[in-house]
Amino acid sequence: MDFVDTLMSIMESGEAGFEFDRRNVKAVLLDLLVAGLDTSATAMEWTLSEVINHPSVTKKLQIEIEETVGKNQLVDESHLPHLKYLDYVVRESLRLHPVGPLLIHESMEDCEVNGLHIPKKARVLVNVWAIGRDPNVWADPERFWPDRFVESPNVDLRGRDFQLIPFGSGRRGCPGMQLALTIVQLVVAQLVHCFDWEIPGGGDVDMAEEFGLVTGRAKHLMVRPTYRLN
Ligand code: HEM
Repeated sequence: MDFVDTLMSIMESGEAGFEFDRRNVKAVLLDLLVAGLDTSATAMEWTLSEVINHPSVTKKLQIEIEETVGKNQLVDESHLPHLKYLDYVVRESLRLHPVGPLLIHESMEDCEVNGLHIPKKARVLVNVWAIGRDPNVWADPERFWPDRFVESPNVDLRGRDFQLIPFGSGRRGCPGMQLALTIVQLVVAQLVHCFDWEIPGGGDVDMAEEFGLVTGRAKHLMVRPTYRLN
């Protein structure tokens, strides 16, 4: 049973309790593809860009993976819970580069937040990008520094700690978060474990952003891999 089978069986059983036909199944699948592909790929690209720009981070990550996985095999999902530094690297990357920089919500009723009156039906934009770089919350906010989480390992990105909400928070937060974190961590770990990376012609990776609903790199990531496993 995969996800499509599950949706089809709900449709055929009539158990949904609301209208749920083939069009709805297709819409849910399209929703997942639109919400899940570009976001995850962009997060991987930003993370790899930051790692390549910080050779000491690359080294530390490679050592962690070598100690856990070994140089004679690939990383798989079962290794991820043991790769703590990898977790910090991905968290730090999503802090600086939340691929969805603005959360777009609408208030359901009149309310007050921090003394601000928000009328019913107001469009509310939450600037996740700015929160991740707020100097009142983050020491040296512009610096890519995964070790900051050694000091505060419990600052989590799953929506409980409002200084780090790349997946949003609450009931409209990202339902694909666990899948996204697994995929981003796995691909980044694999790329760093299997290859050394260099920038043709030297220098740093250009970190300019192209603003959009999903904010990715302005320029393609052009880097050269060299295989490093036994
Ligand atoms: C690194 C990857 C991803 C990031 C950073 C991300 C981030 C987000 C954010 C910020 C939101 C809006 C939350 C809010 O407004 O409070 C969202 C919504 C959503 N995401 Fe993700 N996402 C990622 C991957 C995925 C994946 C892999 C899937 C599914 C396979 C997915 C499915 C969705 C869906 C369906 C929504 C809409 C939820 C709703 O409106 O109730 N996302 N995501």
